[in-house]
Amino acid sequence: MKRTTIATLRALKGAEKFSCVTAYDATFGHWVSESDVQVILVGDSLGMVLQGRDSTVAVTLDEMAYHTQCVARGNHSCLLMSDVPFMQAATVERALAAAEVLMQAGAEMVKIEGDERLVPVINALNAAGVPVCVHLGLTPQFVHRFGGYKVQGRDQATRTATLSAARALTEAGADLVLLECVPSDLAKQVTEAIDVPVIGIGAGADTDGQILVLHDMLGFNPHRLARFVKVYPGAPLAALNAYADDVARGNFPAPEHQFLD
Ligand SMILES: Nc1nc(=O)c2c([nH]1)NC[C@@H]1CN(c3ccc(C(=O)N[C@@H](CCC(=O)O)C(=O)O)cc3)CN21
Ligand SMILES: CC(C)C(=O)C(=O)O
Ligand SMILES: [Mg+2]
Repeated sequence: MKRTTIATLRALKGAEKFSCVTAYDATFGHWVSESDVQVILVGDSLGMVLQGRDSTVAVTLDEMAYHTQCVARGNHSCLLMSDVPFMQAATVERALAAAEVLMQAGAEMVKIEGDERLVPVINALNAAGVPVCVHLGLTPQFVHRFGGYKVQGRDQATRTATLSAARALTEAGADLVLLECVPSDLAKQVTEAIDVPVIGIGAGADTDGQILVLHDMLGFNPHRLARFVKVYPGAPLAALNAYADDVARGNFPAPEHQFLD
């Protein structure tokens, strides 16, 4: 049985595309880990998908810890990553405390939304032995600063800042980068510029891995789907394997799932 680690993903960079999905409970943790998908994210998207909110801002650290424990009990093979929720990485001290809670709940890596200003946080987590994924581009916890869920990096200043942040944060010790809703050519540039694996959502076909929200890809989301979503109908295990196969073969994302300019 596969047992995905950061080393596995690093070895895949430049060779084979990998796939990731969210999960929030033990049952889906189990089915994802039975599938060919390599990474599970306990996403703070649970605030929208499970709690019915219109953003992720209200999700608490206690809620993230609870869902991480649930998923960890069902998972037996995927790399398990959990989101640090809103405000919990606003200072180095808070980030260390939040990472302690999530790692002790069963996460093997934490994901933090932000920009280049996260460098001191990444340094401190790295020194403490916490693997980190930095989430750049459209960071949903910043929805009220962005004024909506809008593609980021269409202007030159944001493009330069995103590339610079990816470089500085991996230099500081980030083990993965996740890019959300950026033009495909920017994601390609970032993926080629850094040594660590890059996961994309709405970031085109050239990142090292892809991620989707589980309920979106299974067709369980009753709301308007973002452009980057592809629905895989059918029972969960078959759907997850079809998605993983599509990613591995370069069939997903197709042009209609991307922001090409
Ligand atoms: N169910 C679900 N799926 C997700 O992918 C997701 C969540 N929830 N919650 C947290 C964030 C929010 N996300 C979102 C939400 C909406 C768009 C969206 O509507 N994007 C427009 C882009 C418009 C533009 O600037 O061109 C789109 O058409 O896809 C994108 C990401 C991604 N994440
Ligand atoms: C959309 C993904 C990347 C995420 O952060 C989440 O599900 O919370
Ligand atoms: Mg999230």
